[in-house]
Amino acid sequence: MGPQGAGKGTQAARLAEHYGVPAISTGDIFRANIKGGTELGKLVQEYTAKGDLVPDSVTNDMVRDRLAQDDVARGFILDGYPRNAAQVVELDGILADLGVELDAVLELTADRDELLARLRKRAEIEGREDDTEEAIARRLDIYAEQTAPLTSAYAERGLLAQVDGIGEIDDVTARLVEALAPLVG
Ligand SMILES: Nc1ncnc2c1ncn2[C@@H]1O[C@H](COP(=O)(O)OP(=O)(O)O)[C@@H](O)[C@H]1O
Repeated sequence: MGPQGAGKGTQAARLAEHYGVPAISTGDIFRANIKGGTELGKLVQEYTAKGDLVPDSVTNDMVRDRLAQDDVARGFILDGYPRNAAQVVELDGILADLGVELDAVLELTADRDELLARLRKRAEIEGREDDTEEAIARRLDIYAEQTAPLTSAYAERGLLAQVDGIGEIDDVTARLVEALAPLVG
């Protein structure tokens, strides 16, 4: 977990390589579907472009389907899910049905000025449709209102590790691996 620009996608990919498990990014799956012009892509485009959350029914079904695939048998990293309280409940249900438990929840932290600077840079480089000033502000607000509060529930379950997302990419990865060590065994 972590606000937009904290480095979740970058670090999820690196952790996936480190542990030899897939990184599953809901945002990447939506973007691939939008690019490919699929039915799912057409359905979600109006939400993602504005920085709004895609309706839970759509997102939850997609995650359930993805976690039913064979490559998650040795573990997986979720990036961008869960993002609200209802998705936390849904994820618990999906995992219970699969007979697996969450090992850890990582929260990447960064202050708002740093996030905005990174997102503006990303907008120039990647030209993501949802990296307009309005959509960025909207996503940061939704994160603060709906997603950030979820971390305390995971902290109460003893699953949360908070990691400073500021610094060199390699240094942040090393911090994450260190924070995960006692949790993933
Ligand atoms: N768990 C989710 N629930 C609802 N919508 C989601 C979820 N994950 C991603 N999305 C949609 O995809 C968009 C892009 O997500 P993501 O790639 O994680 O980018 P960012 O972290 O910069 O917002 C979000 O703004 C939202 O519309």
